[in-house]
Amino acid sequence: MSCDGELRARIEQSLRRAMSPVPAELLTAYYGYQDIHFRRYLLVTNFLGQAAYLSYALADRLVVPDIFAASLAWRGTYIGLILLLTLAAFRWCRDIRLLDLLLPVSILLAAMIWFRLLVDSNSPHVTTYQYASLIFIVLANLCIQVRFVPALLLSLLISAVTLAGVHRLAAGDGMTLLVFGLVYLPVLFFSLFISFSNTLERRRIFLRSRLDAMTRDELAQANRKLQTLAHTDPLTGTSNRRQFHLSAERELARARRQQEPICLLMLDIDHFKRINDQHGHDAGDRVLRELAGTARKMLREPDLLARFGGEEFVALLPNTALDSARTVAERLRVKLSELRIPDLPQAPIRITVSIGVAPLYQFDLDQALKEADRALYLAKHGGRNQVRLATSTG
Ligand SMILES: Nc1nc2c(ncn2[C@@H]2O[C@H](COP(=O)(O)OP(=O)(O)OP(=O)(O)O)[C@@H](O)[C@H]2O)c(=O)[nH]1
Repeated sequence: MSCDGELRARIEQSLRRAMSPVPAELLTAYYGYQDIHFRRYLLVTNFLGQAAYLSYALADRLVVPDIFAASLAWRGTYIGLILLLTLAAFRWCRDIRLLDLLLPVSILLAAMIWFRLLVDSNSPHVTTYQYASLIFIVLANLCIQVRFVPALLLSLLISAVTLAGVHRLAAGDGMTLLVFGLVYLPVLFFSLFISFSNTLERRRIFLRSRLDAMTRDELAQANRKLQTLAHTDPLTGTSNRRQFHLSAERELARARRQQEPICLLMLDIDHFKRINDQHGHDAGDRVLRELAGTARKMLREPDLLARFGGEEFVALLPNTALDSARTVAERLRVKLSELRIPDLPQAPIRITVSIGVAPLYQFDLDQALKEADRALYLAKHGGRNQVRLATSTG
């Protein structure tokens, strides 16, 4: 199985598992993905959490007025510092796992400060007011997106601070503590469940997106292969007739725009039927491959060689005048006649070719092909193993 295939199998297996763990080799990509999608979200939730914490000073003013001044001072100082920390963290920290935990950590500190303030209050409403601390655990868990386990540990710390604070405020009143605990625990579990579901869903979305991307890549690759197959002759690896037409039309248009000469060679193996008959079809195929390879090497980079069908090839020679095209064709004819294609145990196969040459710039493509074909016919009837120019060129 290919590397991509193995990775795909691991991703699919991971998606089937309850916790959908991200495969180790994708962890960096996973955190990068979460960074792209959640950095801004986490920044906003941090700001909102801080704004909410500061706004609770107004509630302090109404419910616990005796500690309002201290509350305002503590909340203001705390928010000032945590705001700076948040801005610095989101400016410089590249690790989304740390940014994900910034809000729960700041909530832990906020809870400690708030319960410390409440202890100093003599307000009769403190027992009721302490239920507002539920917001700490709710906010800390609802905003977690990336990793559940560290969030769980921080939740337990926040819960410890909250329950210790309530215990201290209850001053030995077991019923107050019990009722708070009964209200608190479902909120804790519910918010933990949301945090767990969010992080699990993030992993699944990431893994599915990787599978989608792999499928898209595979399709694009298959498409490219199909394109190549659709335009290539499978035996010789040269362009096929269809590709030749597409490229030739393009080259012809370019040559006309730039007023450059362009020529066409039509090449046919002489008595190829005999080769097939004497040496077999496989040997005939080998001849076609050798011919294509040799011709390809002899032509220039911009020249286009295509198998037109059977034992017939065409070559398009951009920026080539008729005289030069005739020279190229002649060189090709000689070179191909020197080929020795091994065919053990019999003697090597030798071939000759006939070539018709036509200028393309005087005609459209179909006309030029007809002209080259006519020149090729003349070469065949003139005794084969020769180059002929299209008659209408004079
Ligand atoms: N081995 C092989 N033979 C092919 C292929 N395509 C066409 N041919 C053979 O090429 C031969 C062409 O024969 P003809 O058209 O009679 O031409 P020729 O024998 O080359 O004679 P002239 O062109 O007149 O010199 C036929 O026997 C075809 O079967 C191919 O892909 N592989």
